[in-house]
Order: sequence, then structure tokens, then C-alpha cells
Amino acid sequence: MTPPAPHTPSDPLLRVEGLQVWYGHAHILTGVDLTVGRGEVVALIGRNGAGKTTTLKAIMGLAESRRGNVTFDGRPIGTLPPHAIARLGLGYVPEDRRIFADLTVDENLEVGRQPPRPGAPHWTPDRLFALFPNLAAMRGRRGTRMSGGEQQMLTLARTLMGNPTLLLLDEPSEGLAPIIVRQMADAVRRLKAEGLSVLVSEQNTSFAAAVADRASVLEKGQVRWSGRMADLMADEAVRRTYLAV
Ligand SMILES: Nc1ncnc2c1ncn2[C@@H]1O[C@H](COP(=O)(O)OP(=O)(O)OP(=O)(O)O)[C@@H](O)[C@H]1O
Repeated sequence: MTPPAPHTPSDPLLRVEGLQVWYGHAHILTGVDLTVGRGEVVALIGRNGAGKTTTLKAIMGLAESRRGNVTFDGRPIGTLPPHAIARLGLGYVPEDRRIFADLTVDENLEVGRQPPRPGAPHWTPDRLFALFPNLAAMRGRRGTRMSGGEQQMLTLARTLMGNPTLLLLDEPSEGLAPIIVRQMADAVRRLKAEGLSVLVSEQNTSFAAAVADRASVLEKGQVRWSGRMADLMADEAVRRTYLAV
């Protein structure tokens, strides 16, 4: 038997093996392997078009043509539909902010409310406003009158109202002002401190370095490197080969 890669959790919360995805005839993911341990933040890093969004969508059951093994908390989820996967405790925050523009901040949060889940942090609007103070100052504001960064935070906060055990976060820093990026990184670190597990896709290596324990580097639909985030930051050759440095 092949020994596990160093630093890989032996009983991960999420295990992805040989994940393949096709869009029509285009074979986009050709075999992605990764794990996320309990309470761990893992960064899925790669250049534009490497397949990060496709990987998260496929884990969430949103890629129609997919193959491979995905287990969550020991349970196979590779063939389940997205709503069944969400019900098991996976929260997905897509890259394009998905808020209800005509609803207020408070109303958007209510839309996401789910019962508490054993083993997962239990979120209430008040706890989320402590995590995102800017949202607290605009509870009655409608989505149409919020900035991109505020909408991104609201999308994350609304997903947390579902009390997930694992969060799939797609490029949370993209297009945000540096100060909002810092607030987002701070929020992810606090989520980890609450015990949440996170798989975060990023092109921004410094954001990933600020939040992640481990990293998997994706290129052309495959993981080419995985290990500790600190080791990736120390290895300029790997970053030069697979990422923009
Ligand atoms: N719906 C689709 N139909 C066909 N091809 C697609 C579709 N969505 C993505 N692709 C292609 O799949 C590849 C991977 O895209 P994906 O969005 O997963 O990459 P990414 O790493 O998330 O990049 P980005 O940072 O640009 O979002 C790209 O070549 C992209 O053009």
C-alpha cells in the first residue's frame, strides 16, 4: 500500500479521489485528489483556468458530468444531488456573489437559516454581525445598495446561517479592496478557531498563506503539489512552475 503523503490527515472530513469532470467533450478535471481534515483550512491554489471552481462545483454536486470518489464524514457523496450534499453540512460560497438584491441584510440571513447541526458551530445573526462588523451597521440595507465586498461577506454570512461543518469558499478575495481582503482573511481565521473546516480556492497566494494550514496546487485539472502552506511559501521553484509569483 502507498503510504499517505506527509501532513495528510488519516481520517479526513472530506476526501476527494480521482475526481474527473467534463464540460461537453472537454475533459477539464483529469483526476483530482485532495483531503480536508477536521478543523483544517486547505487552500486550493492555481492559475486562471486551472480548474479550482470546477473542483468545488463538482464536490458540491454541481458538475453534471463527473466521475470519481468523494466522501464527506466517511459517507460517499459523489453521486448525490447538490441539495442532498448541502443538507449533510457542506456550505458553498460561489465566486459570483449570490445575495437577494431586493432583500435587506437581515432578510438575506433569514433565507439561509437552518436548524443547528451537531458538531458544527451554531450561527445566529448576532454572532455573524460580530464576525462581520460592517454588516452590523447596515442590517436594514438592501443588496442593491451594497458594495462588492459587502455582498461577498453577506454571501458568506448567509451560508453560515446553514451551520455547515465544511465550507467551500471560491476565490473570496477576488476583486476586493485590500482592506476588505484583510477582513475576509480575519473572518476565515475566526471560522477555523470556531472549529469549522474550510476548502478555499485562491489565485492570491498571500491570502492563502494568511489563512491555510495546507495547500493543494492545481494545474490543468490535476493536483501537482500538496503539502503544508508554509512549505509552499518557502518553495519558490514550485510556485514559479505552477503559480504566478
Ligand atoms: N461551463 C463551462 N463550459 C465549458 N468550459 C468551462 C465551463 N466552465 C469552465 N470551463 C473551462 O474549464 C477550465 C477550468 O475552469 P475553472 O473555472 O474551474 O478554473 P479556475 O481555476 O476556477 O479559474 P478562474 O480563476 O478563472 O475561475 C477552464 O479552461 C474553463 O474555460
